[in-house]
Amino acid sequence: MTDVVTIPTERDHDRPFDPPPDLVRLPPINRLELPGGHLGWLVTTHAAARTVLVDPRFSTRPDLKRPVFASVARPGGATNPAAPGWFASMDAPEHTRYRRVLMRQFTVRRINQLEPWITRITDEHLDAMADAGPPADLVRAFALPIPSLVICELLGVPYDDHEFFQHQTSILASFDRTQDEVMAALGRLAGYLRDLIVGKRSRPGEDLLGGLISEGELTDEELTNIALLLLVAGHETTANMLALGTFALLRHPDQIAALGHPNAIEELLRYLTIIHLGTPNRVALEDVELEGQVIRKGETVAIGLPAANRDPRVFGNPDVLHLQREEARRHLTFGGGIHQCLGQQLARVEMRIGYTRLFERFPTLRLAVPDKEIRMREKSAAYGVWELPVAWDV
Ligand code: HEM
Repeated sequence: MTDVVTIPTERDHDRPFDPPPDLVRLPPINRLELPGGHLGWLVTTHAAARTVLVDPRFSTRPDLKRPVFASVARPGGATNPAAPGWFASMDAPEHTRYRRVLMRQFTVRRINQLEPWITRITDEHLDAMADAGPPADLVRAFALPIPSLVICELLGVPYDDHEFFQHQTSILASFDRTQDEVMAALGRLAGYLRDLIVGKRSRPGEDLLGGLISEGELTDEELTNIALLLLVAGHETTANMLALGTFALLRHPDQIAALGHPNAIEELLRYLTIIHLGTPNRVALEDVELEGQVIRKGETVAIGLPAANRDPRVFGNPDVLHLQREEARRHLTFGGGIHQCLGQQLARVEMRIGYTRLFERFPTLRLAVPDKEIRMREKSAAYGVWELPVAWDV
């Protein structure tokens, strides 16, 4: 194994749901060229990906890691220690402290309480789409507003400001922006959230930020960065899943009837693996042997999640979308270990309600343009579509 690779990003445009072919062809472990001429590693198997995610000898600290891409969105920049509250970039025990506080607010009960409201706003958006008549852009009419409304309701952020923060989060998620552009968007969002939090201190309210304020443990700076992290992490991800998942279901119409199967959402998450470009990634805190190679202390490891989720050793016929797939729950789309996605249950509820209500309301839903005209979001932290023009019988 001598070749040095860059993370393959080029997809086969005839197979928009499949990972870049060069990524799945790579050996389990590869020498990876990083910005600045540094060398790291890229792993592609399910077993290696899982090890890097769950083994505490791998850290997420940005001051130890080499950036995998030039522009990385996080307060403090790509190479400084994590800003207070930005727990996604912290190891235990710092991470544990924040995660515990969050878990007290991000409860199953709170998500269950939101469920009827999510169903109502989903139906309202689908009614509005029906009233306007075909064709419609499913991204604007449905996939983008629902997660945005949900995260606003959860946090207690006014939805009236959604255009502002949707624009900022899309800059943060984009991989072809400069580090300066990314940091400027982050600064604008942080300023907005800090004002909101300071305003909430006198009347915290029932929402998640209100709950965190009432607990009295966190400073304004910590609360701002936590709100920022949730807004960024919970916004682009679910929106892309809703739109890309609908596209995939329209391309596999035989699967729509199986949407009620308990593994259906898991299989869509596995098959589409929207977190795709070398994230998550970690740095070795000591020498670690992996797939027959020694990763030296201080070396950065990028995880090829789309390849891991198509690993034939774990998923039989991995390139087939099969909503009743038994082993679908073994996917790594929400990561693993201590950083496993905090919002996964909420995202699942949004997707379950979203896909089922959509296909119940529009049983004749179809693409309004040929597949080839659908522009894919390739250079973005979350893979998806920019627009999804759809039509239906009226
Ligand atoms: C389908 C939708 C989603 C996908 C595919 C997704 C994926 C991920 C992944 C892969 C990670 C782990 C990153 C790592 O290990 O470095 C993660 C972490 C995280 N996600 Fe999600 N996510 C989704 C939705 C959400 C939502 C809706 C929220 C919030 C409301 C959210 C909040 C977070 C947070 C806060 C973390 C950091 C957790 C930690 O470091 O302890 N995510 N997500």
